[in-house]
Amino acid sequence: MRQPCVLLKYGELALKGRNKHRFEDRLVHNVRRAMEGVGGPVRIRRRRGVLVLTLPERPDLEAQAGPLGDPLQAAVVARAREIIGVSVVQPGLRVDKTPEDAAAAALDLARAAVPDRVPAGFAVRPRRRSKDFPLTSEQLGAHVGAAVYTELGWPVDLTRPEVEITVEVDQREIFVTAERIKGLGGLPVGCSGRALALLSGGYDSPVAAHRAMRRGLSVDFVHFTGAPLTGPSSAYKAYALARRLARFEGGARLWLIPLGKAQKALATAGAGSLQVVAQRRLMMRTASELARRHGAEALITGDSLGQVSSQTLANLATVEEAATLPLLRPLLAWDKEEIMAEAARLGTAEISKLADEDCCSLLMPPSVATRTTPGQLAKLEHRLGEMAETVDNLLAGARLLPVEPGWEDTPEPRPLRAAS
Ligand SMILES: Nc1ncnc2c1ncn2[C@@H]1O[C@H](COP(=O)(O)OP(=O)(O)OP(=O)(O)O)[C@@H](O)[C@H]1O
Repeated sequence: MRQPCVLLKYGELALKGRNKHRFEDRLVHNVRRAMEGVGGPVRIRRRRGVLVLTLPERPDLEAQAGPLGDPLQAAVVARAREIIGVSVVQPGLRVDKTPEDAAAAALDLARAAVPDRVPAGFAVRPRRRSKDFPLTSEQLGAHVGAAVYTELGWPVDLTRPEVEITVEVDQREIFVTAERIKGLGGLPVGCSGRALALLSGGYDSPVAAHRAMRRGLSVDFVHFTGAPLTGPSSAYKAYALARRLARFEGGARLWLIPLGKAQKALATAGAGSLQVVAQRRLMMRTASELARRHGAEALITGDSLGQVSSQTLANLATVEEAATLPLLRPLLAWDKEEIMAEAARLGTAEISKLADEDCCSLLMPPSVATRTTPGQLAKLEHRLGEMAETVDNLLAGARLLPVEPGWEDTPEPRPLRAAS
């Protein structure tokens, strides 16, 4: 047996206590979804503290391209790097449970990891999850290390090795790897509950949604358009952003809600400098009701304190007062540069930068009130009539789009060695 595999390690800290099984089950579920349509059959095996993805044996490929030349393995690694909850991704080989097979796999993986030179140093890290093996961990490490040293002439460096070969003995097999790729970490999406993110076309809200996912929230999206006063460009943008983010969830839902008429009604009711805050409150009420109907327990926005005039402390409080669910603001204390850098890493920045007709730039007053109170806003809202009816009407116009993960946007699988 010599099977390409990818080991997924997850942070031990989060695994302590009674939550361990819930956490692991959710992670397995998410891994299964992420591997749908990856390009070949991938089997998920659960071992203690590690998930092992095994792929079909490809002796034909090994001959031409070495043990890590399998494009399916590269595609699996690319997706595994985007699964929240996975802290380390290690491509390698699953072999029979003998010291000889482990040493042969280690040699091939070492050659593939650094094919053209002698690295500064290597180390073998042995580990036995099963004690049913003829060698101790130290003996196994020495056996594999001697093979690499003798065959390849690589120097041993146990403290700061350039190449780290892991040899993990399990119940039925041995897993050997020569590469560790950092994963996203965090808690598996879905293990903390469900929330609804208010997704604009800007840079901030997609980053906020992703931060919430990293704490284990499963996230759906709602976007308010200026329709019928604006064209469809902001809806396309919201859909593209939701697709990009759905990769971290294995799928999501996006609701599009036309807000234009209600915005006009607010302006006609004399909102003046309160227009922007009044619109935000309407979004809060509508999103709260939508979330309630679809089982979400909190709302998420990309607000960051003081970033724009609608985000003063007073205005944030006035807007929040209209929400009937907890309002999470993961970016409250982030600087714009930090948000932009994260948006670039996530691949949402390139979508956010596209021009669109945003509902909030409609009916923009010449000046935005920075110190509003809920009382002021309540007076204005009273002129619109029954708020519950306004919200019902807005929800009646909502359109639901199921969002499949946009894997085609994933960068081409690179040689695994180059991934970091
Ligand atoms: N059209 C919209 N649809 C849904 N949510 C919105 C919309 N406009 C704003 N929001 C929500 O309100 C938050 C604050 O929006 P605002 O435009 O004031 O700030 P921003 O810092 O520019 O945010 P972003 O970069 O996310 O647009 C957004 O992060 C988003 O969560």
